[in-house]
Amino acid sequence: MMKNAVECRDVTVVRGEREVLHGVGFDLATGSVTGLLGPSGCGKTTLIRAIVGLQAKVTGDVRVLGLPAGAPKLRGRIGYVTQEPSVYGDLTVTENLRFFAAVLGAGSAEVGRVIDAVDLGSHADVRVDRLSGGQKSRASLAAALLGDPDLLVLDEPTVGLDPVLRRDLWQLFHRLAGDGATLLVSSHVMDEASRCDRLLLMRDGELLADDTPADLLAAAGTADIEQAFLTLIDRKAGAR
Ligand SMILES: Nc1ncnc2c1ncn2[C@@H]1O[C@H](COP(=O)(O)OP(=O)(O)OP(=O)(O)O)[C@@H](O)[C@H]1O
Repeated sequence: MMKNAVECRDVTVVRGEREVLHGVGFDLATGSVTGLLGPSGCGKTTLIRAIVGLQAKVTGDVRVLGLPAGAPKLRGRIGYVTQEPSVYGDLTVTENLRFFAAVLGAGSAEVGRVIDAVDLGSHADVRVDRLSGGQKSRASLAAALLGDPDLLVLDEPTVGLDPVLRRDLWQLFHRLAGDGATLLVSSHVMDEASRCDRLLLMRDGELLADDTPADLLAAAGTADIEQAFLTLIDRKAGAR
């Protein structure tokens, strides 16, 4: 098994006329759950798009499962959930997943498995446009779980979910990691940070920290991730 599922070195991205990522570097260890945290607009989605191979104007090195990001062989090995639901509103949950399973060449037994994994069994036969926001995002997550991807990249998967569902989803993320998958989960909710094995803190297109939650808190001398984030920003400003 590869030590790192993702290796980024000096990754820079230009969007429009502006450089929005400025030389970011980090590794994601195989079988870990990493949180990608930072304020709105700091570049989380751009970094995610670079990893899944969808972002234009990327320089530097992005290697995913030992291959350059975007390599055709990575298709089917990465599950990506965007902030927008990626399922069809006029199909039921089951119909959506049967369709995506057929596209991926995943067996039909997979459909029941992923519906159970995201706890949508009671809504399997409901049209997606009649689901709540949280249920829709779980349907998108189920689609990303088809075919047992080695890397799961989830852009704000817990937005709009109640605390019980959020806890259940984080338990699912850790179960998947325990089975060998690598997860990158973005959030701008700092209280989710403690649920991660490792944290990447971003601000203004730069990585402020790449550490375990415990070491980050210890280094900042606080018990609160939000406070640690502010301390790092102040230290950085002081160092300029
Ligand atoms: N299509 C685009 N053209 C030009 N600039 C863009 C484009 N999309 C995003 N940007 C800019 O790139 C920067 C990073 O955006 P990105 O979507 O990666 O941030 P984010 O951290 O994911 O934000 P959020 O948490 O709100 O989703 C922002 O300053 C944004 O204005």
